[in-house]
Amino acid sequence: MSENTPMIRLRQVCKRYPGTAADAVRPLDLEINRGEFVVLVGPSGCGKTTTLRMINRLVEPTSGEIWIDGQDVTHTDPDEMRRHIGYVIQQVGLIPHMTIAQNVGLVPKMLGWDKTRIRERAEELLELVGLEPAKYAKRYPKQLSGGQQQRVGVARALAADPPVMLMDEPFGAIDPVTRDRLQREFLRLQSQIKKTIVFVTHDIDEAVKLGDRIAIFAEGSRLAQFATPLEILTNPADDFVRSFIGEGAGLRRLGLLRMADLAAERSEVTSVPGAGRDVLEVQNDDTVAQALDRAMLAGATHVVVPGGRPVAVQDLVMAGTNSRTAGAPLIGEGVPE
Ligand SMILES: Nc1ncnc2c1ncn2[C@@H]1O[C@H](COP(=O)(O)OP(=O)(O)OP(=O)(O)O)[C@@H](O)[C@H]1O
Repeated sequence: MSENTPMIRLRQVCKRYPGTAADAVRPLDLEINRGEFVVLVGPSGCGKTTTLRMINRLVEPTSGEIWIDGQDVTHTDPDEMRRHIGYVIQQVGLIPHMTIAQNVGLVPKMLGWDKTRIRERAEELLELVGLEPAKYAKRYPKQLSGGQQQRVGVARALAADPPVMLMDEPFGAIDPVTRDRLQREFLRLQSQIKKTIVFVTHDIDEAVKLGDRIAIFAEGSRLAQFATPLEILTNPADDFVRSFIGEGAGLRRLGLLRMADLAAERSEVTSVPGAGRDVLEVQNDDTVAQALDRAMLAGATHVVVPGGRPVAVQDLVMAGTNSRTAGAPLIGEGVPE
């Protein structure tokens, strides 16, 4: 398939559960690109899980079409299809009487791989998710912590190297500190494996941290906005999105914007630093939040990226506002003469 064919395409997909009066998911169109990490987020009951499960046909759509990698899979054999789509859920679902290695090797075994290949793949995957095989391969699920079990769940979903991974609140039941670590580890892992990922959460912070794009669902599975985290935080599509992203939007923007983004948008600012100012050097890759944090720790009044012009700390703060209009510079003032 051409690089431009969406990896997942939902066309007018709709679900009405038997015996219910309303659609759990009403006709929905969604296109997800190859290698993209898309997060479905929204209030409880808005149809996120139903949408996710229609992609691997754990829930059969009432109408509409599902396309994967350019093929209409709406009516293909669902068991066969599921072997090529990784699936990770909150309750992990490891089989208690099987060792960790056997759990990870479940799908390869179903696919008829030989024993040596299954063992090697399980070891490779345990390494990949940060569990030393010599220590963990022969253990049983109950001998692992919740966070470790969740990593095994990810390894198991990756076992047959599926191009698509579906993840339903995988970190939902994990304490906040471990959760933060798993999120960061998972982002690093994704930068290596580049799967097409659809990830369900009801936590907007998790969505902003992980998603290349976020699909915000409102009540009754209305797709309120489907855009990058920065776009959503900068230009919420409507009042529902505005209230869903809540009060921390400005701070979240600072955590997403990079110093390089500011430099690109500051072409109209021409002033230079005055003498004796405390100017702290930061990097283009640093987020504005990181630059601010360092400037405050250092007591600096300005920050500068290599080869760039100094930016006042208050201008960094203003970058969090979403009052930017087309054509206006992101930051109002440069450094006074
Ligand atoms: N098996 C089912 N039979 C009948 N109705 C269902 C079934 N599963 C889900 N629903 C209903 O469909 C709607 C969407 O549910 P779904 O689980 O997809 O929402 P969700 O956004 O994932 O919610 P949550 O964040 O609470 O998990 C809800 O109104 C729910 O009650």
